[in-house]
Amino acid sequence: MKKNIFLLGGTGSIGLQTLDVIRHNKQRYQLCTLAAGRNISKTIEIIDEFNPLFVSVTREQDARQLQALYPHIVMDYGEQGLIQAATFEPNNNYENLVVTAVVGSVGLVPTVEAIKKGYNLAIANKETLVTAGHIIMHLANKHNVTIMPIDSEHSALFQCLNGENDKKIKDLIITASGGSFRDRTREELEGVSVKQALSHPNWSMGSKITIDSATMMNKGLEVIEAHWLYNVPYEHIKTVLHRESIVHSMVEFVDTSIMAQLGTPDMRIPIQYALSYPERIELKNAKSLNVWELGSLHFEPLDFNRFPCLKYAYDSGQTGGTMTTVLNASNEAAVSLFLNEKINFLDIETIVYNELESHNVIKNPSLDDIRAVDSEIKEKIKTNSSL
Ligand SMILES: NC(=O)C1=CN([C@@H]2O[C@H](COP(=O)(O)OP(=O)(O)OC[C@H]3O[C@@H](n4cnc5c(N)ncnc54)[C@H](OP(=O)(O)O)[C@@H]3O)[C@@H](O)[C@H]2O)C=CC1
Ligand SMILES: CC(=O)[C@@H](O)[C@H](O)COP(=O)(O)O
Ligand SMILES: [Mn+2]
Repeated sequence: MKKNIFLLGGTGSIGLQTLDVIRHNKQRYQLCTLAAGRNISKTIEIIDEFNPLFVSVTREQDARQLQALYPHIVMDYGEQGLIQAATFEPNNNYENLVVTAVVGSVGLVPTVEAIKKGYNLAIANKETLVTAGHIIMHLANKHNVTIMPIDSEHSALFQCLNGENDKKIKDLIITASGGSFRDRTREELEGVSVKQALSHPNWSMGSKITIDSATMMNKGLEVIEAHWLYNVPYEHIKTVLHRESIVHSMVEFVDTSIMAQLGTPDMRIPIQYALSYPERIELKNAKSLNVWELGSLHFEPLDFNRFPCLKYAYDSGQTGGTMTTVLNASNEAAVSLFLNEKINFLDIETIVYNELESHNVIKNPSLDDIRAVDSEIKEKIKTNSSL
C-alpha cells in the first residue's frame, strides 16, 4: 500500500536524501507533511516539487511568508508546528510513516506524539533515543508502533539480525570510521579549526553529526541507540575502528557466527530500506560496491584514552536515568559553541565531562524530567560561555 511520509527535518542531509528516495518512487510514497527549520529557500523548492499537505518551519515570520505564497497549504511554526507535522491526519487510507530527520533533542516530543497517534517511525534522529530511549521503546510497544532505524550502523544491525531473537545475540559490533582526526594524537588536536573538523573522510552529513564523528561521541550515541533498539546490554555492544565505512556493522551470534552488512557509504540505502521495509526495492542512481577493486578491509581497536567521549557514553548508558540526557544535552550545547567558534575542539569533551560529573541522576525520568534537564544543561552551558 502507498505510504504517507511525514518528514521532520526535510531540508537537512537525511531529509534531502529521503526526498530523493520519494522522488524516484512516487507510486509508493507521497510527501504528506514537511517540517523544516530556517532554510526557507530550500523549503520553497521542496514545496514546489512535492506539494505537501502541511508545512512547518521554525520561525513565525517565515511561516507567514510561506502562507502568503501557498494559501492552500496548512502551515504552522515552532514546536507546535513540528508536533503537527508528526501527527497530521491526511484524508486518505495510505499507511503513515514519520521520518525523524531533525537534529538534536528537539525531535523528542514530536516523536512521542507520533507514537501516541499510532504512526510508524523511521528514526534518523538518534538524540531522541539517547535522551529518552526507555520512554520511546515503552510507548512504541504499547501503541504497536514499528521503529525502523535509518542510522547506517543500526540499519546494518537490523539487516544482520533479520528477525533473530535478541537471546541469540552474543555481541553487536558497531563500526566507526574514526572521523576527521582519526590519524591525529590528542596533542595534535589543540587548535584544530571548525573547517578541519567538518571534513569527514567518508560521509557527507550535517555539521553536528560530523563534529560528533570527530570526537567519537557519534559512536557513543550509537551504542546507546543500539542498546534501546535491540535490547542488548552495554557489555555486549562493541565498537571497532573501520576506516573504509564499508562494513556498516556486524552481529556475532551465540554460535560465534558473524553476520555483516556491507555497502558503499550512501545513506539512501538505509533510508530507502526503512521506507520500503519489509520489501527491498531497487535503489535508483546507486553505485554497486566493487569488492574486486576494494581488495582489503581494515579493523582496529578503539582506544578510550584517545576518544574519551566514547567512554563517557558507555558510562552514561550504564548509569541510565537522566545521565544520557546530560550526555546528549551537554554535547549538543558544546558542539554548537564549537561550530560558532566560541570554544576549542577539546573543550567539547571537557564540558561534557564536567556536566556528567556534577549531575544528580534522576532514575526512570518522565518526559517532563528529561525536558527540564535538557533545557537546564543547555542554558547553563550557553550562559557560562558568554560570561
Ligand atoms: N547525515 C547523515 O548522514 C546521518 C544523520 N543521522 C542523524 O540524523 C539527524 C539529522 O542529521 P543531518 O541530516 O545530518 O542534520 P542536518 O543538520 O543536515 O539537518 C537537520 C535538519 O533539522 C532541521 N532542524 C534543525 N533544528 C530544527 C528545529 N528546531 N525545528 C525544526 N527543524 C529543525 C534543519 O532545518 P533547516 O536546515 O531548515 O534549519 C534540517 O532540516 C541527526 O540526529 C543525525 O545524528 C544519522 C545517521 C547519518
Ligand atoms: C552515516 C552514518 O550513519 C553516520 O552516523 C556515520 O556512522 C558517521 O561516521 P562515523 O561516526 O563512523 O565516523
Ligand atoms: Mn551512524
